Amino acid sequence: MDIGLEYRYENEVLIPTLLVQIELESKTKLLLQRRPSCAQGATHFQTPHLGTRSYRIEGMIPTIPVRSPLTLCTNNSSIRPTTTAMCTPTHRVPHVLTVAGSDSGAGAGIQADLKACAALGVYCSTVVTAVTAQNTVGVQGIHPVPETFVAAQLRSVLSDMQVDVVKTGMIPSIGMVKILCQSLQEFPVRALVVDPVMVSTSGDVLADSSIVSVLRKDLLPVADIVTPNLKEASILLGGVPLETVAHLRSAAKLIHDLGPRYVLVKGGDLPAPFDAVDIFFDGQEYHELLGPRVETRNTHGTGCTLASSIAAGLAKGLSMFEAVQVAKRFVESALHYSKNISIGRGVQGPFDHLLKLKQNTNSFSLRRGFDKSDLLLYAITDSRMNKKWGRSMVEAVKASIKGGATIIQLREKEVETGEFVELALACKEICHSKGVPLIINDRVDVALASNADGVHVGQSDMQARTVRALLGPDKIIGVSCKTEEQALQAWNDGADYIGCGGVFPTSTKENNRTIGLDGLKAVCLTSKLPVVAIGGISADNVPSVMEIGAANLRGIAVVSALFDHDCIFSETMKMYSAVTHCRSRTK
Ligand SMILES: Nc1ncnc2c1ncn2[C@@H]1O[C@H](COP(=O)(O)OP(=O)(O)O)[C@@H](O)[C@H]1O
Ligand SMILES: Cc1ncc(COP(=O)(O)O)c(N)n1
Ligand SMILES: [Mg+2]
Repeated sequence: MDIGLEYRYENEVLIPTLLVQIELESKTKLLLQRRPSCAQGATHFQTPHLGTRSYRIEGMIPTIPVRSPLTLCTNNSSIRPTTTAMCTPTHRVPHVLTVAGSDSGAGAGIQADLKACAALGVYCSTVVTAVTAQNTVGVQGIHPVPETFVAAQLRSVLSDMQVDVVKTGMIPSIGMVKILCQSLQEFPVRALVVDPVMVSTSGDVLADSSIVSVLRKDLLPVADIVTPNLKEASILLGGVPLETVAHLRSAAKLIHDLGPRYVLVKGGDLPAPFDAVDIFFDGQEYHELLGPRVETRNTHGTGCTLASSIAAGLAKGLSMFEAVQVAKRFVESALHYSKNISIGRGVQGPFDHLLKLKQNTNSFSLRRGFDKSDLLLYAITDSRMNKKWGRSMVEAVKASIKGGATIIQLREKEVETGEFVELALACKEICHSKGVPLIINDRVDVALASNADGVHVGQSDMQARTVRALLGPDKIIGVSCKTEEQALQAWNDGADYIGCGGVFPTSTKENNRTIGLDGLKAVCLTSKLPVVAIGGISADNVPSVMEIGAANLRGIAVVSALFDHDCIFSETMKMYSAVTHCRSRTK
């Protein structure tokens, strides 16, 4: 290949990367990689190997994968310029290489990594470091693979396949750690995720203590993230007891001092009454990743799965923190989905990684998950307006979705519970037929009974953390917030979005303090969650709202602007075009 053009997704954007192979007189082949600074015209390479020669690529560098002629020119006769090569761009698939042990029970290790990557849409290649005989009772035997053969597997994969991220699990010998570090020097990858497997969730030792020093000295300093569980963190720190969240925080800091860019200390083994809390530390800030503890025996492989899911997220171009958050939710979802399956007779069973591949029609949000773009035009129903205009709730919901509403919130304050559930079921049917999520206002019981996609709570309603524990990780939870503190609390409680307002005075909701555009902007700039603005919003003032200059303001929530009119369809259309027009301008 003289000139190649590869395409890689980064943050959902396709980036072309030029690969140029130059053959020197000494027959050595040089492979240069470069992101063209522009989509067309020449781009230059400096080749440090040969001093300050430069090479010019001429021709149109396509920003989407198409065939295109490019010519490599050079002003130096000693390098044979290649002929014009037709570029056959390849579409890269995000790729994780797992370097780990095989688990005969297939709940953890290599098998867990393969399943997690498959579920998350990432290709996963494998280097087997050991074969273990294990099941739901524990580990009955470990057979390390000869170190030279681990080296051979590493070379086979890294020399041929474009690996984005390497994830390590069980590495049973010091020699293997050194071989891995050498391989990564010869074949650099974008990121290294180290799950320092020494003691499994089941409590079995998977690597003896002799390996600790080489992990600390050789592997951790080159790791982008290290993900010890409680026992492993304790071993890495010389055996200090770790029993509380505060202990996890100090352990994260001390492990970060050993060299990894990020640390995630996993709290799956925290004693009750702690939730499954993990501490993420980036060298400056601590983040508590909260999640309700799923009451299940099926937790075999949670650590492996978390680490390979993080690797998958990085391979897809997510930031480290985004990858960790998505991975945490994925493990939680899988545990929740699998909590009652029964495989094996031991104390710790495997869980089902492939839940997302099973089109579970009952749970829209499980299948698709929360998408913050759902917040673009948030329609909140109002029975009084339906009565005033002589229409049913079902008719109102149908018309608003037809007009462009992207999410529906059923808000009922007077209706009986049984009738509310019936109404929710009818509206859910309409919403799901159009791929629109249905949120229930305040009433968690109604949301559970109708298996709606989520709940929106106010400050005086049930706390989001409790709602999360009741609904599980796959439902959408929104919280009304007026202040920055409330927005941070919502994030800490595991909410998915916040509704912020009232932005303008409104008659729809009694004694509702107006916070204005400044109040909205202050909350948006603090919030770690996507925001939807609410309160007195109409087609006329949409631009002033959407253009406050906050990237995480994802849309507007409206009631009377849609429902206090004779024709909901046309009013919704009007709002939809107003908000999409602003959204396109502020992107
Ligand atoms: N019962 C559980 N409910 C919810 N999350 C859990 C549970 N057990 C473990 N986790 C989560 O699974 C991930 C792996 O943690 P842990 O099981 O402690 O690691 P390891 O499997 O390496 O021992 C963490 O995000 C942890 O919070
Ligand atoms: C081969 C192998 N690798 C890793 C683990 C850790 O399992 P867990 O993620 O449950 O701690 C395991 N049990 N077996
Ligand atoms: Mg575990």
